[in-house]
Amino acid sequence: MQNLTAVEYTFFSKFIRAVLSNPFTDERKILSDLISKNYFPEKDSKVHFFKKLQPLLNENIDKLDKRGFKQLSDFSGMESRLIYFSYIVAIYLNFVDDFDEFINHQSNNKNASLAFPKGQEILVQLEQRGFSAKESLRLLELYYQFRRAYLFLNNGLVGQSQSMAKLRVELWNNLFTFDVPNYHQSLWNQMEDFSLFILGETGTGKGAAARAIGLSGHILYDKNTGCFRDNFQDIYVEANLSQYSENLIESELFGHKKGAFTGAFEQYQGLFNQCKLNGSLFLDEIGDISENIQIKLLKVLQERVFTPVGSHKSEAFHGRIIAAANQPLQELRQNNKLRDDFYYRLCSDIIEIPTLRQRLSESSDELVILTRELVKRICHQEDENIVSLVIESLNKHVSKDYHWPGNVRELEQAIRRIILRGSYHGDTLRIQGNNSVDNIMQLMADSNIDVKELTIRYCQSLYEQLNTYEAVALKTNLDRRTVKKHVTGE
Ligand SMILES: Nc1ncnc2c1ncn2[C@@H]1O[C@H](COP(=O)(O)OP(=O)(O)OP(=O)(O)O)[C@@H](O)[C@H]1O
Repeated sequence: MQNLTAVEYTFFSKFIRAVLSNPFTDERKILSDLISKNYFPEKDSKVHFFKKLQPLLNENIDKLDKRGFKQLSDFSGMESRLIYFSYIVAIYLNFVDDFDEFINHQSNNKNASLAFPKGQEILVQLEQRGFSAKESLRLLELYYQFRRAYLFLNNGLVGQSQSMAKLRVELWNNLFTFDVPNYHQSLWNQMEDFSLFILGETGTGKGAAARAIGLSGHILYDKNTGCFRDNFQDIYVEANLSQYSENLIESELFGHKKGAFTGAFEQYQGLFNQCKLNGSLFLDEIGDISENIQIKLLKVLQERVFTPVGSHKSEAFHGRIIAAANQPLQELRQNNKLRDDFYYRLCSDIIEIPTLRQRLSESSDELVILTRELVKRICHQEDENIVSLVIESLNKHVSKDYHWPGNVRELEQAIRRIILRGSYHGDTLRIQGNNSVDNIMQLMADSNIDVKELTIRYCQSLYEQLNTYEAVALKTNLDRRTVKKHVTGE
């Protein structure tokens, strides 16, 4: 039984091919351009592809309705697959603005109500089209997750360079896999075992990427109350492991019982406990933890249980681990900073964040795009005058092949410096060899340096020669964390 005309079949096929592709891929762009060219020859690139196509999609579905084909069960074979996805997308598009409003409200207010009034209406529309009550519920949750992921990846990680485009594709796949229908059918609540390991130099945006993933997790909807179960800000927990001392880290991660050790006056909920069902726990600077803690984390990843300090009772962990390190993977593994067994548990997916210099070398627009976004965040509003001031100053004072050792974080501070002082000249400590032995000796000869500054300069000078924090730590007898603090100034 065939209900679609040849023209309709072609339209739905093209549309669904585009819709099912990763929204950040070239494939999506090529297919969207093709459809736009076919159906909208008058080019209007400002209007988003979906918004532009929505009336056309609805028009095609209306025509079918008028011919009496109103439900999934009215179609069969290949047609039913096309109509299945077309209904899903058409209903999604009817409510995109409501999702945006809801997400915006939740972003600005951690205690915002979790009620999503349009939820019931969406469920009714899906069920009217013949989706089961159970599938309708999952689709509503998927809509919400999709929209968050799209917004957080698109707006939270700006940049048009090739490597940023690739990064967004990889992050999207990390959330939904490369095959969304498969994710929707069977994986949506099975993602906890898919750990993610993010690599990249300091300040490249590992935390920003982890956050975008963490805020985009699946959230259940309660039909009876009309509420989503959590605010998305509560399903993401982050911890910088280098900030905890060896004897505190275990209790920070796993919590402790009252009286577990001297000073444990109250029971304490650790980070693993705070991480909710389908949530994510971001463990930053994973290369800085001891072997003992790695073994304990490995156990959680393997057995999905952890034991608070001083307790005999194991507790279940249902979240997903996102780990990050700013040392190159080879260095981490060769120097035994990361045990093999732990690494193999973490490496379901490894994503590398590009350096700022790579991004700048790939796209001449990258600096302006990033500056515009960072100025907006710093000034809490768009300000093209400041953007121009920053770009002019950087073009004048920072050489084209400047290394940007602090990456995006350095650019952020450079912008602040330019707003304050009118110029930024790069990381002068590194550029001008301020830490040369001669320079430091001169400061000592002039009695012009205190011990703290001397230690900092000495660490920086050694780091310029030896290139790793470990090597500097070995030479100075300081621990790696202290060395890193001295070298990066953070
Ligand atoms: N693509 C991007 N678009 C907008 N802002 C970005 C981007 N990448 C990074 N940032 C911003 O740069 C700053 C540094 O990023 P982040 O803290 O995520 O880096 P990191 O790699 O985790 O650093 P570290 O290794 O030192 O922890 C943050 O304010 C982040 O929001």
